[in-house]
Amino acid sequence: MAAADPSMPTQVVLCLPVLRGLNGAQVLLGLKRHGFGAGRVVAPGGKIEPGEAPAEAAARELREETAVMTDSDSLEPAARVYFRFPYAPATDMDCTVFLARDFTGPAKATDELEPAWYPLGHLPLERMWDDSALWLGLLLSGERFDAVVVLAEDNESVARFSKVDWPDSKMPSQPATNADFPDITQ
Ligand SMILES: Nc1[nH]c(=O)nc2c1ncn2[C@H]1C[C@H](O)[C@@H](COP(=O)(O)OP(=O)(O)OP(=O)(O)O)O1
Repeated sequence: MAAADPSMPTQVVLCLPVLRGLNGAQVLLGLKRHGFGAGRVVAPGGKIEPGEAPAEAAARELREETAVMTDSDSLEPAARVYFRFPYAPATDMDCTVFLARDFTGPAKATDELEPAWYPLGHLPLERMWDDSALWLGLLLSGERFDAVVVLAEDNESVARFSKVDWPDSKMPSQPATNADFPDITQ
């Protein structure tokens, strides 16, 4: 496997376990303890390793960060979010977001994340990335889309957000993960 091209956006994943209970649906998020976005509440996730499929990376990151186990084949691709940091271009990321409806094990705190379940109507948006307010609720309400988030000079607030609903997505750069989306685009 060739080494990643440093001029290309980093390929990352997020994995959102969703639980349907008597009191409605909840989603597993967590306080990030280290690394990029530390101090924010985020979805479990991280970088795709060389040779790894996006869904495999999502299942691995979920396990490593929360101890929750899921089969990568059961994950539902739900969105691609292209994070662009014009004032820190080395930080650009192409992110594939998966929903996990089939998983086992209680969520446990790890060195990476302090996980907690949140009702869908009560996401801790004030403690998350600003852009989460623009795309996370849509995704959890059932929309499937590609979106571009352009960060402002502070690399935190949102300068621009645009969403393209599937199946008419015509993203400027086609990610290597297209093959993961056949069901949704039909
Ligand atoms: N604007 C943004 N909004 C958001 O909701 N998530 C973002 C984001 N920009 C980046 N992310 C997410 C995507 C990705 O899952 C994560 C960064 O990847 P990592 O967790 O792998 O970073 P780390 O610096 O912790 O990496 P390691 O050194 O591998 O631990 O941040």
